[in-house]
Amino acid sequence: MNMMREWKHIFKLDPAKEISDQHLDLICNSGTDAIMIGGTDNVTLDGVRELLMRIKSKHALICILEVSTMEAVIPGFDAYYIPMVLNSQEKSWMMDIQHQGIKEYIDLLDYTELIFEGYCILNEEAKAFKYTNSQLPDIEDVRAYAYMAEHVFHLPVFYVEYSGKYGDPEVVKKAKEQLDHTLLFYGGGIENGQHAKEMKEHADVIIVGNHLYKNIDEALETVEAVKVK
Ligand SMILES: CC(C)=CCC/C(C)=C/CC/C(C)=C/CC/C(C)=C/CC/C(C)=C/CC/C(C)=C/CC/C(C)=C/COP(=O)(O)OP(=O)(O)O
Ligand SMILES: O=P(O)(O)OC[C@@H](O)CO
Ligand SMILES: [Mg+2]
Repeated sequence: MNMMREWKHIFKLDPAKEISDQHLDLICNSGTDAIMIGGTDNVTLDGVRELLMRIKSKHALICILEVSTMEAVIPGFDAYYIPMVLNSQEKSWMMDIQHQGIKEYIDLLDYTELIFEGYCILNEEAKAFKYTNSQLPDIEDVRAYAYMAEHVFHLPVFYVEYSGKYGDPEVVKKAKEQLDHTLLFYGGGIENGQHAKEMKEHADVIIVGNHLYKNIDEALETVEAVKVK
């Protein structure tokens, strides 16, 4: 948890997508604070294992598994991030799946390696939004979810998630104003340094995912953009 307080930038790699060795090296040498491996669908044990091995065999970089299915959890990561979808209309995505996972692994768990993330998903077109049957929150809902993440659930992370779409900086600003201790993660549609800078004005950490697979040079620029003040 303490290490996260220094972070500004994370690259999120989807184990269901192809990435060349050359691009993977560029990503790992970019100066990003951590690599997060995760996705909503087609996340397999083999896909996760292969990506982790490719990174860890060459790079001393923090590697996080963002768990979306228990079918694809392996040891060897520096930390395991567990989404809890606060704006899902089904309690299972917020509470029951996590409860089941803890019940199953309770005697093996090292709680210092587990980070629970309060997700608020704001893009109706995102796979994760549909998958978790989420309800589109307005800005006041987001403020209330941020408040709950910090003061009700005492979560280490509140994640404003626009996966696939560049979000509204005003929403991110309002969420940040509500938070003192819980870290604010922003992810969604960041495609260049300007986007990264704008969201980093409010978020503690920005996450860049899909653009790595579309325009690697622009995606890499997002690291420098948030590292220089
Ligand atoms: C051996 C070992 C180390 C054991 C430890 C095991 C462990 C980690 C135990 C933890 C116990 C526990 C609490 C388990 C529950 C885990 C679980 C299955 C949680 C459910 C998470 C959840 C709500 C998933 C729903 C989907 C979601 C919110 C995914 C987040 C990632 C995301 C939004 C990705 C973006 O989607 P993407 O697929 O990239 O979309 P595009 O393709 O459109 O870009
Ligand atoms: O893939 P993008 O749109 O960059 O979003 C990053 C991350 O928040 C997805 O979970
Ligand atoms: Mg993605």
